Amino acid sequence: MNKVIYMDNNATTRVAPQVIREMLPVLETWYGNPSSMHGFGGAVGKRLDQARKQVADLLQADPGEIVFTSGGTESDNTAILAALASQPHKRHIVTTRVEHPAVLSLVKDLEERGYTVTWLGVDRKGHLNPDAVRKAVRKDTAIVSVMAANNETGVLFPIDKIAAITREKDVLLHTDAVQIMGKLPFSVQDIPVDFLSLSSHKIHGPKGVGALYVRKGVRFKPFIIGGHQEHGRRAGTENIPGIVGLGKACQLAARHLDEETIRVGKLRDRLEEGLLSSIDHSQLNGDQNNRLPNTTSIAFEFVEGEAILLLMNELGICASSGSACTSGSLEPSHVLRAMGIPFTYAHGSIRFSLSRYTTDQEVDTVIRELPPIIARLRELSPFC
Ligand SMILES: Cc1ncc(COP(=O)(O)O)c(C=O)c1O
Ligand code: FES
Repeated sequence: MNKVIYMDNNATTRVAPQVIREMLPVLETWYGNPSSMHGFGGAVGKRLDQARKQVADLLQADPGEIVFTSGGTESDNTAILAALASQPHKRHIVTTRVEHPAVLSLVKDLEERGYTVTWLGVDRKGHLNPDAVRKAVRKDTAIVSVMAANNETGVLFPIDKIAAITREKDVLLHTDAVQIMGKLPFSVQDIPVDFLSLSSHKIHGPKGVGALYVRKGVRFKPFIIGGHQEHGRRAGTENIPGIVGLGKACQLAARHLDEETIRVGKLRDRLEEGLLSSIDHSQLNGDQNNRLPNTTSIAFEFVEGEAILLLMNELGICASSGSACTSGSLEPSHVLRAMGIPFTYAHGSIRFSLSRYTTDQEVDTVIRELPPIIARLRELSPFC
């Protein structure tokens, strides 16, 4: 494979070499079952405990509040379904129109099955007004589920203000923190959410593993039922190599947090300014001043996102478009639609998401290569 310029880190990230080094011994040598009575299994149990502490430390949580799962999707599903199962008399859900499908599709399905849902919208910059949450919450609201940072635009939601409201109203709050983790600090001490989802493969850990934070004292019903693992909160023999990798990834994320916010933020800004200043009819999607430091979503009018991706792909540049064309629909992204981005812009939107491994040279290459690609496509465009 030729060298790639990887700017699709909100989709997934490179596994950090330190994470791989930590995982190898539990694949090669320490293969015991942590539930076994013998010392060989017990030694693996110690690694599980260590990983739980590493995850808890990143969130300033207690290790007992961490449940390992198969990833962000399972964490999101578990939080919402646990809140509904533990309060069967409450059948109202509050969420937003711009959630990841792991929440959006689940809640749509629950709506079809008879739950009532309040879908909160966002403004043109992608902001959510916390007052809308206050207005939406009712006596029969079982859970408010609002993401901390949007995966397509990087826009941050005011989870602190929303948590103050849900506390006051005594309603459970879940936040999908999959994208904010490792990019900006998030402490459950400062922001009293009840449930929080995170995913290993977005923070330079392996795929197929994640965690759900469940605040101490919050009533919980497991989603996956079977054995007694995870203190009865998630059945199934633990994915030990994955969990050990996630633990190490969390430890590294805490160490790299300042760097990710400052160095990666500067690279992202340079990329964004370089593209917006050299390409006419281009605009930023989302609020420039209130978003993740690694993400930029840029709309190029009169061109198709997929066409841009294909031509960038020929040069080894990996990014993503927010459109759903790949899934067989010609609808542009639900996030950009909720923001009211005009059709001609939404279709030509590209998300670049950087990481601690992104280099200055890579940013230079994209700033150099993209303007001629857009110009070429516009020559062919029937809209232009
Ligand atoms: C905001 C958000 N939530 C949830 C997920 C799903 O996480 P996973 O891929 O670990 O299931 C993602 C990943 O795309 C995401 O960006
Ligand atoms: S981006 Fe492909 S049809 Fe809209």
